[in-house]
Amino acid sequence: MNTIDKPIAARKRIALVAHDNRKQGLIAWCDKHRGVLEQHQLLGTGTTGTQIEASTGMPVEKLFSGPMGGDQQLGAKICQGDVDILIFFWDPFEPMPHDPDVKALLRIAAVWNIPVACNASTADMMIHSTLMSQSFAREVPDYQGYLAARTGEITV
Ligand SMILES: O=C(CO)COP(=O)(O)O
Repeated sequence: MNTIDKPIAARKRIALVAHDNRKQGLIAWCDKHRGVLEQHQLLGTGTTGTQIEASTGMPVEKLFSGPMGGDQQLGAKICQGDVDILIFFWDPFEPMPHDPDVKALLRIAAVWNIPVACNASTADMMIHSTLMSQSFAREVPDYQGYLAARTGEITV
């Protein structure tokens, strides 16, 4: 797969998601890092976003709840370039009815090369990165090239 450069802007769109057993952990993490998070734009799946907003007072754009399609909505936004960072405290101890959606979300985040944190220590390292406050280069799949090659518009 060929890639192109697509920078992530200084003001980032940060997706926040947690399974039920990890929600308190994510809320505590958001509270701890409120000073940085307030400088960015937050979105999240339905229940997670609602609880973070209620608990911290920070505005969070709320998608559908995960089991009702929220993970898939988030995946679509990542494909469209509308999400820059994913912080997803998924539960390693409980199977979920929507496990295929969870896997799909993590896969699409890998495809589009966005930073992903699945636990507090990774999220801590991410939030303390100097790149949080500046634009940085990121390689993404060359979708137009991929499509053109598949539809026979270019020969390789
Ligand atoms: O299930 C989720 C992620 O897979 C999160 O959904 P809620 O934020 O609605 O609980």
